[in-house]
Amino acid sequence: MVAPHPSPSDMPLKERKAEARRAALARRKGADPAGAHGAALARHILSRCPPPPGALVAGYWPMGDEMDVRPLLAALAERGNVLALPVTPPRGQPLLFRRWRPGDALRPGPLGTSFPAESEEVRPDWLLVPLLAFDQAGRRLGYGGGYYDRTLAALPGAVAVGCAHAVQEVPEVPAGPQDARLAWVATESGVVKCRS
Ligand SMILES: Nc1nc2c(c(=O)[nH]1)N(C=O)[C@@H](CNc1ccc(C(=O)N[C@@H](CCC(=O)O)C(=O)O)cc1)CN2
Ligand SMILES: Nc1ncnc2c1ncn2[C@@H]1O[C@H](COP(=O)(O)OP(=O)(O)OP(=O)(O)O)[C@@H](O)[C@H]1O
Repeated sequence: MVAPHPSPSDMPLKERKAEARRAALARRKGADPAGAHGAALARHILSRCPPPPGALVAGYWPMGDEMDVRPLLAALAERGNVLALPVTPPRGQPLLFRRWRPGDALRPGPLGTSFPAESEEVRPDWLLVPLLAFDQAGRRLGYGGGYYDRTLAALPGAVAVGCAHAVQEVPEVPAGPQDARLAWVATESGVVKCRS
């Protein structure tokens, strides 16, 4: 007898994530040809789910086809929010965050990341989170380092806002119990409050 073809849900989670990652990278390619999504994302977040005035906001320095959060970071700095960017530690550890102001120097880090050269380490309470794919429940797929999962687990009470192009939405991201959920996902089309 021929074994039935395994359905996706029979595949180990690691393999399902690897496959979802390949598909997501392909779908994200050239998602913002006019470079207009970052400004639209900033408008939506500022009108629908702005961080509280005193919140310390962690952004990220965009790489490749990631959603550009720099217009939002500039607007938040103008509003008086203290900002930070992640520093990537060795695998297995949570991210560190260093204070950053628009215009401050950055240094190249692992995998094309850029991080603040010298500044104080801070604890964010509101985080803009990069991703490869998201779903309406706030599940997120990243590059596979597990960095944001460990980081959000270590920051209970912090608000995680996924930032993505609308084309990065999928019906269901393969996820396990260690995968941290997003509270909101913002795209150039609007924001979604994720089901809890
Ligand atoms: N813009 C942006 N910044 C970000 C993230 C992101 O997704 N986007 N991260 C989201 O998590 C963190 C960095 N994530 C990383 C995920 C994997 C590897 C990685 O696989 N590194 C290889 C070495 C690769 C190389 O140097 O060429 C390794 O550790 O083996 C590195 C960083 C923090 N900063
Ligand atoms: N809170 C955690 N504690 C310990 N290990 C974790 C935790 N979260 C994830 N991991 C481990 O990290 C590895 C990568 O996780 P995963 O594939 O979910 O990464 P990702 O969310 O796509 O990446 P990233 O967050 O860096 O963008 C897995 O082996 C996973 O078991």
